[in-house]
Amino acid sequence: MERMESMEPISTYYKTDYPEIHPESGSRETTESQAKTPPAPTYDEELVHKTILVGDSGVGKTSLLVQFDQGKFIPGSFSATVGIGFTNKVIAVDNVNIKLQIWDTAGQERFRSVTHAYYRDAHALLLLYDITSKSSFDNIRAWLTEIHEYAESDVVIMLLGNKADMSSDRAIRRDEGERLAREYSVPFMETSAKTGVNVDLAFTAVAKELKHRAVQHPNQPKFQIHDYIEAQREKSGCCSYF
Ligand SMILES: Nc1nc2c(ncn2[C@@H]2O[C@H](COP(=O)(O)OP(=O)(O)OP(=O)(O)O)[C@@H](O)[C@H]2O)c(=O)[nH]1
Repeated sequence: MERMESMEPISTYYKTDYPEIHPESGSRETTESQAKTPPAPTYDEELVHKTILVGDSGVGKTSLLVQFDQGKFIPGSFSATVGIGFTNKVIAVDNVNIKLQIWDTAGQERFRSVTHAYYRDAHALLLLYDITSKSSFDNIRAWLTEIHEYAESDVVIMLLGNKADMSSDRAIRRDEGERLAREYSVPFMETSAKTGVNVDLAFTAVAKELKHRAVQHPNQPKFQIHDYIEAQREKSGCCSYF
């Protein structure tokens, strides 16, 4: 299995801007409720949302992307990522197709200046640590500092504690991850690129948040990503062994 080492250019259909929202022209005889509530803006399915995986080397960024993209885990198959490469994925959310362009970055320090350059036009960042590695968890604060320095202030950030299947080697309790996420007001979940636990949920939650932001209607309640994640977790009962 080849690992993703590609240095492909950003795809030609990549757009950094959200669509312009044009209120649909309504009939002349506008009812009172229509007058009060402008029609909900539609989502532009041509939008491509740049989503970047970041975190220390070895936390499982490539494995997480391969699990999400191909639904499989190939143990120990990936040598450290060199540079940066992307995979395009389409996720169906609420009957619309959300295009994610997911970038897998190299966690090694020597590639840091390369990856910083990609933060600026990122719409979402998935920040990973390894639940069996205290240093990868301790470095999350430094990663968040870098993100705040180089990324746009409204970038969607999600913290993921990966390798949740390795509970016997756990170095970071789940509540420690939750506490850190609360401190930075970012959503959090534990994932396993090996078993696939929460992998789809992590990307779907990000896609939902991006969609809602793109069509945010002033009169509609804001999408609550935390509540969505909690509800999905309860529904699946996936995480009782954490
Ligand atoms: N048990 C277990 N092993 C994992 C998991 N995710 C990744 N691994 C293993 O951890 C090692 C590192 O995984 P990678 O996906 O290469 O990590 P990375 O973050 O992309 O590393 P860099 O490319 O160096 O930044 C590999 O041996 C994977 O098989 C997981 O969820 N569970």
